[in-house]
Amino acid sequence: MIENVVGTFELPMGVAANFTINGMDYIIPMVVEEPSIIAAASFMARIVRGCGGFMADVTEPLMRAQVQVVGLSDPYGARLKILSERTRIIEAANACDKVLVELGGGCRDIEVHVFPDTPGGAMAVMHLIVDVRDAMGANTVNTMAERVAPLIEELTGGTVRLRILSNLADLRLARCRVVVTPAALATKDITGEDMIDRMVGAYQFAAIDPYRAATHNKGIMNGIDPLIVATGNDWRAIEAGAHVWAVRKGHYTSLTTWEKDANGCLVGTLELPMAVGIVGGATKTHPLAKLALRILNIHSAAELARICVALGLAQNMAAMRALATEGIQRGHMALHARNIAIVAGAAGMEIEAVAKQLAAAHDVRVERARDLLAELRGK
Ligand SMILES: CC(C)(COP(=O)([O-])OP(=O)([O-])OC[C@H]1O[C@@H](n2cnc3c(N)ncnc32)[C@H](O)[C@@H]1OP(=O)([O-])[O-])[C@@H](O)C(=O)NCCC(=O)NCCSC(=O)C[C@@](C)(O)CC(=O)[O-]
Ligand SMILES: NC(=O)C1=CN([C@@H]2O[C@H](COP(=O)(O)OP(=O)(O)OC[C@H]3O[C@@H](n4cnc5c(N)ncnc54)[C@H](OP(=O)(O)O)[C@@H]3O)[C@@H](O)[C@H]2O)C=CC1
Repeated sequence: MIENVVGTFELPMGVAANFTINGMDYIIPMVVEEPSIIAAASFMARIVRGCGGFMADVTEPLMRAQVQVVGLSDPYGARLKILSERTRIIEAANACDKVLVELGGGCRDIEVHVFPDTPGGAMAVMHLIVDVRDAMGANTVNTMAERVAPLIEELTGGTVRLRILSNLADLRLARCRVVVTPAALATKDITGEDMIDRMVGAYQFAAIDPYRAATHNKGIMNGIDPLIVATGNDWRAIEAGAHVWAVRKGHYTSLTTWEKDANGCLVGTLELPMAVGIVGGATKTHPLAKLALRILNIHSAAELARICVALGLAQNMAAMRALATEGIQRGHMALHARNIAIVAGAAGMEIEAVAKQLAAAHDVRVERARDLLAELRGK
């Protein structure tokens, strides 16, 4: 799959439980090195299931490819020349990928964006808007962008330079919503109403402060990235799209929203670009990616995108719930205890034994793990 290979690097693959999305139940494979993520997602999914589950939808799978044209004295004139040949350009793009067109996809439209004053002179950037069906679509749209470049030069008299997709997949959005009752969130110490107020307050912090928003959004990606990796998708592309989406209002902010509805229920939403595929890239070459798709039992990229946003929302809900109450460390460190035991030198059956004692005493430190290990070995 890649160059200069010297081995493979394994990561744990787990499954998140309890997810009901649009009335369908899913077991979700997740590949990640960080403890507590899968437990947290499964915990929240169980609460959400009791309130009707996650409601998710997606837009059409439209990707953008950019064709940059430089050396223009009249960029606005060039724009109109390109737009007047819209049909010809779309036909030229679609001639590259008969399979995609037969599947109902293909180039749908074009846009031209003008940048009249760059340090290098005027620039026009044509976008091919391509329905990539069940693929992530990067290779597909890149091929189209390269193929139409000579035609764009002929039409404008300019020089085409870059021809590449945009990872700001703003026409390919996935959205998810949850409504959770106060009763479902109540604990023995905290009422559901209080919990909701605390969680909405945690969101408001992320909405206004980019230092907090970066961490809040990292928590959302804690849920999404492991499924992207498990299914052989391109997690750099998903991360790039998510973070530019987080700044679309002019300042970096939360990718989720959390509010209280008229019935006092917690309402959470997540919307973000989701360029994922179930064909193409590594999805069909990595045997575990193929297995992940079988575990999910899904048959379209749209379904995968819906599951991604449900996971992201669940993960964010878990982190906010923990942060707004007892803090993240108790739950997280208890599950991190196995790593600490291994660092202290535990092996085999010793790992679980040492980790259990560390977690039970809420004292998850390497030094303590070494002491426990010495005791266990009778030293
Ligand atoms: C970790 C827990 C769930 C422990 O939660 P807990 O209440 O300490 O422990 P528990 O064992 O009683 O588990 C509670 C429930 O979780 C479920 N559960 C528990 N484990 C599993 C499992 N393996 N599979 C399926 N379900 C599981 C299970 O349903 C259980 O209920 P029960 O029926 O036993 O009463 C909780 O403390 C939690 O949600 N913490 C948040 C953890 C988290 O967000 N981790 C991400 C890493 S931190 C980070 O990187 C992001 C962050 C936090 O910075 C983002 C941000 O700042 O916004
Ligand atoms: N900036 C970025 O994000 C970049 C990412 N990449 C990489 O590109 C890869 C993804 O590209 P992608 O175009 O998805 O991969 P592929 O080119 O491997 O697969 C897409 C192709 O699969 C065929 N296909 C078969 N069935 C379907 C279907 N149901 N829906 C859609 N297409 C179908 C199509 O035509 P046909 O059979 O004719 O091939 C289509 O062109 C990833 O590995 C990514 O890392 C590459 C460059 C840049």
